[in-house]
Amino acid sequence: MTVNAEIHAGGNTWRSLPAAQQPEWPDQEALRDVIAELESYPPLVFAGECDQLRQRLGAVARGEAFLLQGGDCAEAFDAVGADQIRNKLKTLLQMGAVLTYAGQVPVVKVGRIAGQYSKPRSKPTETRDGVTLPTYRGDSVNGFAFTPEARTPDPQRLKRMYHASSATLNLVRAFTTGGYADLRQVHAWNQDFVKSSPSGQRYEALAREIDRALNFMNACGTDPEEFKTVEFYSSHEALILDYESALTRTDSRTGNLYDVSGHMVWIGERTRQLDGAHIEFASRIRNPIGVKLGPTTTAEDALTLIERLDPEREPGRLTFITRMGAGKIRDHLPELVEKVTASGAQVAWICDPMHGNTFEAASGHKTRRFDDVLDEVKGFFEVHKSLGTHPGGIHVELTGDDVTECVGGGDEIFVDDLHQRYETACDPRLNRSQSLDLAFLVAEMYRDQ
Ligand SMILES: O=C[C@H](O)[C@H](O)COP(=O)(O)O
Ligand SMILES: C=C(OP(=O)(O)O)C(=O)O
Repeated sequence: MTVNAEIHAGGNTWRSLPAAQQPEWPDQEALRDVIAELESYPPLVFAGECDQLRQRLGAVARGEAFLLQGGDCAEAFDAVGADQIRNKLKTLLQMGAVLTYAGQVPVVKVGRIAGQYSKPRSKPTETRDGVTLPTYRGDSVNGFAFTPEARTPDPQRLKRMYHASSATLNLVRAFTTGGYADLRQVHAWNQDFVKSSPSGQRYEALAREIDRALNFMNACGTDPEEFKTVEFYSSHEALILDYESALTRTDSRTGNLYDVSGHMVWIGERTRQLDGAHIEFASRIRNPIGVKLGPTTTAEDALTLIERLDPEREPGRLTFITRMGAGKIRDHLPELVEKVTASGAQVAWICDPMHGNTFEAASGHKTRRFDDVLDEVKGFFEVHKSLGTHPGGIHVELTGDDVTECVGGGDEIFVDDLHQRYETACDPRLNRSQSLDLAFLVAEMYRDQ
């Protein structure tokens, strides 16, 4: 085996370990063909960009910056359109502007975008009217329609995921570097339905202040080029390991392995088994890694994850994304933060206030209360304040569209409204106005900190 072949094999060491939440592909030969084809495709991101994000996350871990990570619960192939992508980006840019200006902190912007096509599920099957079919696992695996054809896992979908991610990333790069993300566009990002909402009006006032600040800096001779582009990174859950490892490549500069399907990947709550395939895979790649930590996580689990994923204790390498639930975070988070801090590791602590706060409304819709989301973030800030550690950021499921999936918010959505525009393929997302509300409230919390 040549050195390179050995290193590449490093991306496949997970294969001998139990891998949770993998689809049961009916045709293994078809899967092998797809993997071989994916292996021949060009990278979606460059290793150097992953390194740059790792440095930015290092600043988050050191308490010098704040991470805003957000996007769809599950991206869908039929939503790879200019409007949807622009709306999501616009929401994140607006939230970023609010957090930077009102929170007075540099914001690292990372989308749950261009690869977030795979979902871990609580149950392997779904039953409707006495008919049982495989559960929907994301567009990368099967279709949402409740038919045997749609629900049968089809490996050709992994190629569609690659192409959908590629098209999305291409447009995101064009938007973020081609003028759309210019800070002078802060008003333009608000020119639609959201403008008339309470958060849209609050945003408009903030945008005017940003304008004045930019004019002042302009008058002082600051180079206006500096505000024309924005750094924006992609991330998704590294769930389907056949896909992730097919897109794992050796960096010609360093000989290290990178998963070039996205800048940052995370391991979910359901797949973070210490002796499982996902952690093994993540331990082999140099991308910045996130791990979701739910309420059952012990301090020992967290310390072992650090040992496995960040043995060099490199700030920015490992991000712990806690998702405890509003009622649990104040009890469960302190011990984790205390013991990890005492170990000398410098991880970034991020709050996902979505996944511990899901419930089913009487109408059958999965939903979340905006107030619970907010309360979990509050608890996160309180814990970090009491321990003198840094609340490093938020990880949210959101969309730029005017959906009715989560209840509450300044432009209140009621339980009875849920059916109106309930469009998610999996979990409920904050809509644009709720996302802006959250950004303003988090900015206040950050400033108070
Ligand atoms: O997004 C997270 C999970 O995939 C989702 O919460 C699982 O939902 P389920 O419990 O309906 O399977
Ligand atoms: C599945 C997800 O979250 P968790 O692993 O925290 O349940 C997710 O973020 O899409």
